[in-house]
Amino acid sequence: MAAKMYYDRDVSTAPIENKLIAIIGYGSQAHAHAQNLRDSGFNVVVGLRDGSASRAKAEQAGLRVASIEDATKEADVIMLLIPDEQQPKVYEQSIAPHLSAGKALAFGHGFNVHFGRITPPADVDVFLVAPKGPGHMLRRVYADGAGMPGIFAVQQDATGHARDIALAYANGIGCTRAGVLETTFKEETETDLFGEQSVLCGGVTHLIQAGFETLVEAGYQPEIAYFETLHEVKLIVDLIYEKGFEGMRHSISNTAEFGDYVTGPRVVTAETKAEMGRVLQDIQTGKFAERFIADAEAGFPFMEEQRGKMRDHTLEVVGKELRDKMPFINKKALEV
Ligand SMILES: NC(=O)C1=CN([C@@H]2O[C@H](COP(=O)(O)OP(=O)(O)OC[C@H]3O[C@@H](n4cnc5c(N)ncnc54)[C@H](OP(=O)(O)O)[C@@H]3O)[C@@H](O)[C@H]2O)C=CC1
Ligand SMILES: CC(=O)[C@](C)(O)C(=O)O
Ligand SMILES: [Mg+2]
Ligand SMILES: [Mg+2]
Repeated sequence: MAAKMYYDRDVSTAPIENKLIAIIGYGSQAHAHAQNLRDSGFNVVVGLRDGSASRAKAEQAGLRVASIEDATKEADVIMLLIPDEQQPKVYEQSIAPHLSAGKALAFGHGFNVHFGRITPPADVDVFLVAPKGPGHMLRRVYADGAGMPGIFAVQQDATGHARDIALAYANGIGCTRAGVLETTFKEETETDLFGEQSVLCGGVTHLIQAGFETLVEAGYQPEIAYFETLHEVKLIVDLIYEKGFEGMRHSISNTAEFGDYVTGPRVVTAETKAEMGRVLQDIQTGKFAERFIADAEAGFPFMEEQRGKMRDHTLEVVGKELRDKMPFINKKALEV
């Protein structure tokens, strides 16, 4: 293996023992970081805006809550886990004035530092620890005794300890149980945006939707289309996750495997891959980031239009009815 991987046994947690870690926000990533670090034995304070709807939830989980300003003042490590588009303003107003020399400012994604929207002072450490998965799953796998892979990067090492702090942090949230490797803010930002757009979120949802619509428009029952093109995706992907392509193909019929080789390249074509290359270029040049920030600044008109389109889509309506009849599907994971 080319990359140097870090596991629990390779990492000392001493750099964050007896320190205070402020988790700013209590959303998808933040609640998982806060709870995992606390359960790993570290000191955590959650920093929330005035009147935050999340205060009660964090307190119910046994976490101490302070204002973002006070949490920043008190803490040694400040992990900023609010939405990327909100971060620059909150950083300027509530964090930067209270960042003193020797503290560490941390991120879960490199977006704002990489695209120059946040420039921390030279006398603080700046690092990222990016778990490779959704926050609700970060908490779930940790609570199950497992872990989620993660990547870390140091942008600025003012104290000489930034790398050790980042690794200890990755241990605290459970990432070194699964494997952690070193990256840069640029590599993390570009690969993360590419992955979520092309494969994980954009790719998967649009593939499912196209398959579902093809069956329903051809007159097949939506419930069958849902099971076939959405529900079963998890079962097949679980096999890929556990055993790779070959392991998954061992479990499916020869008929399915033959169809996989014949039809896969008809659906995901050379042109699809060429388009992925152009998607990557838009990310690398900052064109995607610009588009995202422009929509955010206008109140997300494009994003809201897309959300509206899917809300009443048969796939979502039928899916909800079917999932409601399957109480074993884990609903707790989404309760923050
Ligand atoms: N979602 C994920 O799984 C992943 C996210 N990341 C990164 O983690 C970071 C956080 O993302 P994510 O967890 O999705 O964020 P969320 O959308 O879940 O964040 C919601 C939290 O941010 C707070 N918040 C929102 N706006 C403001 C504001 N203007 N001022 C103060 N607090 C605010 C909310 O406060 P309140 O409770 O008061 O409403 C809430 O606690 C991002 O950098 C993202 O790229 C990285 C890996 C995966
Ligand atoms: C969950 C995760 O890893 C993502 C897709 O990168 C994100 O939510 O930004
Ligand atoms: Mg992401
Ligand atoms: Mg990601």
